[in-house]
Amino acid sequence: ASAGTDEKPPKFLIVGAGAAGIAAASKLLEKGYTDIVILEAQNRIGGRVHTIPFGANNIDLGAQWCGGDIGNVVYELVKGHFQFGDTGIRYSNSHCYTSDGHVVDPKLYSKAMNLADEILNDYENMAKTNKSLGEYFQINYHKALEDEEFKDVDKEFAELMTDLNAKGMAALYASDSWYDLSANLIGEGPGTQGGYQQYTWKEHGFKIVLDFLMKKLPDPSKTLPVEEKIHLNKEVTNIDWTSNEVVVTCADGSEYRVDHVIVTVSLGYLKKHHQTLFTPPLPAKKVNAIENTGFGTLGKIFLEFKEPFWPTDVNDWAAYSFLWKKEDLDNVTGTEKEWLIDITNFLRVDAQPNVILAFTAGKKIRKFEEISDSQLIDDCMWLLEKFLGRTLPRAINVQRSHWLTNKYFLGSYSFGSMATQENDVALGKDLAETLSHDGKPVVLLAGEATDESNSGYVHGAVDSGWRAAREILHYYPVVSEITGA
Ligand SMILES: Cc1cc2nc3c(=O)[nH]c(=O)nc-3n(C[C@H](O)[C@H](O)[C@H](O)COP(=O)(O)OP(=O)(O)OC[C@H]3O[C@@H](n4cnc5c(N)ncnc54)[C@H](O)[C@@H]3O)c2cc1C
Repeated sequence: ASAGTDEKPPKFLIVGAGAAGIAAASKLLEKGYTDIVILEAQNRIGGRVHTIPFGANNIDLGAQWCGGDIGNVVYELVKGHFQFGDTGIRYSNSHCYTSDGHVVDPKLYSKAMNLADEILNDYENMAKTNKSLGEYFQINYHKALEDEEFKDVDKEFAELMTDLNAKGMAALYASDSWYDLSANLIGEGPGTQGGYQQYTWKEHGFKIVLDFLMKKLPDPSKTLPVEEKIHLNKEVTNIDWTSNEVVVTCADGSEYRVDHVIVTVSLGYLKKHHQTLFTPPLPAKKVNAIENTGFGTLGKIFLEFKEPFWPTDVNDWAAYSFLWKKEDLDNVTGTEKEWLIDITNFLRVDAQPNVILAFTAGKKIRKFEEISDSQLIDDCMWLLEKFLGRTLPRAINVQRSHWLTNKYFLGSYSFGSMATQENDVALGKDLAETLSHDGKPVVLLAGEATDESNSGYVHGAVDSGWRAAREILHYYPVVSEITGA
């Protein structure tokens, strides 16, 4: 593999077989490097890409949407080889209810949401503020509502809409609260250039992207031997980069001696374990980035019904939105059902005629991950019936995510928090900086949180894996020249 040199081919080790790990391995294999080991702690590949059979086809407990068609390497990878689906969610086909079982005037709902969108998509303005997203939104929302055009939006409704947007944004950015989100970093960040956000992987689920990365698709004869390099159920417990040769130790006592290590574990895992995972400890700048980059949890619940109780034409229905009235909020607070407060929507799922999906985020997510399946169905049915104001058939099946309580993730994805801003972390960049010995890159962090422009997304993770692989390839100029790496 070390074309043009007499030296032994370099040995690579990749920690984690999620999108970033698989992308890094694919790039190295593509360039002719074969001495690669990928260690994965769990009994499956994919990481936060986790597609499972459910309902009519598959569902995604982790990443689900392609995440935009602009500046998206995943979109570029499959473009022309894959016909995307589309969830088709618009305000015009969303039905909004209040907790006393009344439907909100659709025109009023659309108007209020369009105004909210205008404020939340004004990235230029956001990039200029030092406030949290919550504060930024409230200032601008209240200011805009004073306009004659919005005189039909009464004060109580405006408050309910603010609460809906607060929860929606917390879920979108996987933070406990929108007061943790830095409007500035969002304004300068990835969401500003993503393009159309609703492309789906239809019945295949997101795991089909792993097949494209490994080149099983579109032409199976070109498959890269990534999977044969993966060792499952191998938890890495220490990466010793004291010398030129990196020593990687696993929980089962096995040891690997390699030239280059690419670490793709989640930021949640790094926050908890970085002190013991690395010997010597990571430099202060990286520790600052690990500690002060945001990492929260988005939870997903899929409910399957015998048949839909919602309108089946996408033009008529794609989502329910729920507004909690103050008295209902007070009644549920402090009870077993309190976790339901953080559910903002139920959505249509592409290629799943009998399934709806809800998101939840926030501090009560642990409870959501821990209750039994039957309790989960009971609670969701109670919520749906309360808001829709009618009796509904009980769901026959449920699946939910466990990203916070799964010890190999400890959350869902990263975001630019107020702490990130206040502690001068260069989002993604500080984490990505290579650890070298005499110019030799020995340890590289990859994974979504290390991507400068698309952190939080699968395409950010893929980009980060390719970036780490490229960085090492540049260290071997002879091969680079021959293969054009
Ligand atoms: C609920 C949810 C919804 C999302 N929705 C979208 C979406 O719609 N679109 C989108 O683009 N992105 C979405 N994302 C984000 C996307 O899933 C992630 O950004 C991306 O998959 C992260 O990939 P990664 O390779 O960086 O990390 P991971 O997928 O976490 O891979 C890291 C791997 O390392 C393993 N590991 C951890 N510790 C160890 C250890 N000690 N030793 C060995 N292995 C270890 C883990 O098991 C894991 O397999 C979503 C994520 C979640 C959780």
